[in-house]
Amino acid sequence: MRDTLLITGAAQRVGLFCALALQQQGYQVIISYRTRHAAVAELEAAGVMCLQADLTDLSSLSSFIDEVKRHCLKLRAIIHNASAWQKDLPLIATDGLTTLAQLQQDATVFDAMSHIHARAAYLLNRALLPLLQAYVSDLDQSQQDSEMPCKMADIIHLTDFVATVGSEKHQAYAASKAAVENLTFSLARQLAPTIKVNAIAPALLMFNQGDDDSYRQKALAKSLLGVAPGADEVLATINYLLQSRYITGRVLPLDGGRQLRLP
Ligand SMILES: NC(=O)C1=CN([C@@H]2O[C@H](COP(=O)(O)OP(=O)(O)OC[C@H]3O[C@@H](n4cnc5c(N)ncnc54)[C@H](OP(=O)(O)O)[C@@H]3O)[C@@H](O)[C@H]2O)C=CC1
Ligand SMILES: Nc1nc2c(c(=O)[nH]1)N=C([C@H](O)[C@@H](O)CO)CN2
Repeated sequence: MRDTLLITGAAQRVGLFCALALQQQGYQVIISYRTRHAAVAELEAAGVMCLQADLTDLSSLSSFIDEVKRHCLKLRAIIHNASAWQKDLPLIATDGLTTLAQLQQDATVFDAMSHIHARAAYLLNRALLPLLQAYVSDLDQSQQDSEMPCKMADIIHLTDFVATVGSEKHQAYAASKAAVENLTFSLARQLAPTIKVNAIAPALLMFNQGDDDSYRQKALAKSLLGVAPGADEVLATINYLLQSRYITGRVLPLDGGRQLRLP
């Protein structure tokens, strides 16, 4: 029987790469997708269970959780990958009163970032915790009889290098990722010793379509290693965390030495 992993937001880019690779490795992968990109058909053909959800809409999230529970009694891991990289709105220089409309517009950005990163993870972890606990308590006979180490489950949050240093143009995004890192610490304390809770904090991994050469050069120059490593780096780190029996409550940086790059 395959162990089941859940990866959110895996219909493109990092999540898609990891979902296909982990399915190929022998896991049964369940993913969430918001937009049915063409890659969803590829995932389904590979045997991945693909469930549609807007993780910031509570009704959609609730239906998604129920659908996961209908298809799966035990979860080996939850990987919170879904994300939106949204810029803050331009500051409006005015000596006049701040209008309600301005506040509402800024609040829309902040709510979007906190809902997809921090609230979705908080709610999914709480709702699906029984499935992680079912996995770790389901010892097969050999484990009951022998000194075999007990089963462990994992929660892995994708955060960001900027969660610790901030971002001038993505302040709401960075703050929401920092909240997820703090959630990592709380859950690691609550769920030890059988469920490990960690975060992966990349800096530049892969560019977006439309990133021009000037942007790409500037972004690459921010780290010591000067590369955009791609999704392989995240897959390797997920596998490292899944096989570990002694890492929890940690944020693993994947940043090419960016923290040492002097301005
Ligand atoms: N790419 C990079 O260089 C870096 C990435 N990271 C982090 O790594 C992870 C993967 O990055 P990347 O692959 O670029 O991510 P993407 O920007 O490609 O987003 C991943 C997925 O999240 C989904 N998503 C967004 N909002 C919602 C929502 N409301 N409900 C459900 N799903 C939603 C998107 O769905 P849809 O397709 O419908 O929009 C998208 O497919 C992210 O957490 C990111 O913050 C951190 C640092 C650098
Ligand atoms: N959800 C996303 N988060 C982030 C992305 C992205 O494309 N989607 N990209 C970055 C950048 O690569 C940044 O690290 C360097 O410009 C950050 N987060």
